[in-house]
Amino acid sequence: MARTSAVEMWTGVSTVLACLVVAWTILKQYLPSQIDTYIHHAVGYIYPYIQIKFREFSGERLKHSEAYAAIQNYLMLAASARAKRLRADAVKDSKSLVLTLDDNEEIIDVFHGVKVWWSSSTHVSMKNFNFSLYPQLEENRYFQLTVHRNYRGMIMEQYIKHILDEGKVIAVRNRQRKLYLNEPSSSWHGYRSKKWSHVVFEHPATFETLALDSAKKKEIMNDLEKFTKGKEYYARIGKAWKRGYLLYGPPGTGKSTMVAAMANFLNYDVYDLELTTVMDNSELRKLLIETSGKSIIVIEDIDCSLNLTGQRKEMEVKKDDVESDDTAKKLAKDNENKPSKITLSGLLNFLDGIWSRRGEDYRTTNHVDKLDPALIRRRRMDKHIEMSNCRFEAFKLLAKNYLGLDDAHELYPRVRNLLEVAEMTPADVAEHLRAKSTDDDGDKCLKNLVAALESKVNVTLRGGELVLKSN
Ligand SMILES: Nc1ncnc2c1ncn2[C@@H]1O[C@H](COP(=O)(O)OP(=O)(O)OP(=O)(O)O)[C@@H](O)[C@H]1O
Repeated sequence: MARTSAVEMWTGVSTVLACLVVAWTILKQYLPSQIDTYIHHAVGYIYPYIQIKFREFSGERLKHSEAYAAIQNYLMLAASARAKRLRADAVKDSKSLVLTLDDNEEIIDVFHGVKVWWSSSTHVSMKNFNFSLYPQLEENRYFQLTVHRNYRGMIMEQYIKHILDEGKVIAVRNRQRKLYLNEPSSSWHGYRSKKWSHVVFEHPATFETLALDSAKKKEIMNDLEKFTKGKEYYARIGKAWKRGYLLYGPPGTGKSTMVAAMANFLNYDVYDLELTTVMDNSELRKLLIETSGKSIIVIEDIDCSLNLTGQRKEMEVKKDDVESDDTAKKLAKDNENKPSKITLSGLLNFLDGIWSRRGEDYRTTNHVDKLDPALIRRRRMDKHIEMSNCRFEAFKLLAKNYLGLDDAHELYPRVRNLLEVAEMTPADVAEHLRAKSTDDDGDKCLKNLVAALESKVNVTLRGGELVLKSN
């Protein structure tokens, strides 16, 4: 009985409120605008807070708002720690569900000692105004920021920038990273055409697992860190915010593994650019324009991809040999047969940052001596990293990774001596250690490695000393 009367009472209250809203809307049309302004001032006097709404979809074409996404990420930590009611949203490109405030839930944030209130609500409206028995409703969520009007300037100038920046950083940390591969230009046209296809980037390599001299590793990590924090510096000196690395060394020394470790360290996407399928400079430009920031562009085996040095030499030959018809014809024919017509200057333009977006680019090569000097000048390749055969320090890390060996093993001195003379790549060493299938056959793996190393060198006794000589 009491329950029924409460329901009746609330029904009555809501009817009165609805009437008031309707009456106010009608009255407002007939009130002089000055009175309307007075009322607003009076409300402003009694209620000294300002409110700002950030809608999920904005603009005429209802685009997903970047500000909303950044605020959602920014509030995620505070919401999951303090809010009582949360909503879990699947957000595009995010590794996991994003927890956010549920409707009509509120949390407090404090910025430089100033308290602000965040709440989340949903605005429901008719999708179109056609009369229909089944009108379609459209939901648009929004976050509302409430703050005392005394702090208006600080909030507008600093706080909003702060949450947008922080939110973007969190988004980068949480995003599902991708490995992009360029499509040949024949598939760039038509329905759902694309220049890059992608898969989720899940390479597990990190600097911890990368077998490399520790001082070199530290130097590279510091360099990367400095680069990521250098946005303002690059802007100040008027240089594209990018950095070029040349990784060179024999096959199997870990160049691709290094790129993966760098991508994981920076939390960047990877664009694997296969130059042989890019027909000319214009195609190269179109591909690069479609890459996004926070990415590494890798040109693997640049020495094999294009005969860039050759092209330059041929051009020089052409200049000297203009008299010789036969030579000119031969060179023209050679050029026709070449699958890709990317020129040295096209590639250099990219390296100089004319077309490139911010990000990094890496070239890997097994033959540094084959590259044109113009291509690897320090200005274009900021850092040259030599990936070498396996040294003892690198071996110890591989043994730790694959065999779980932390302490020195009795075979270690032998391995150390052998590695100094036997040229073995980390990939080959890893191959022997990877053969471990049960817990106790680590020893067997090490012995196999020693045997393999010994077979690569001559062991001779000189004056009672064991001397190792490379084959
Ligand atoms: N420095 C290293 N640290 C850890 N693992 C390594 C290292 N070098 C090679 N490996 C192992 O060897 C495999 C092959 O190495 P990777 O492909 O990185 O060599 P690469 O120098 O890029 O070779 P290529 O020139 O043939 O492309 C890797 O999958 C990894 O398991």
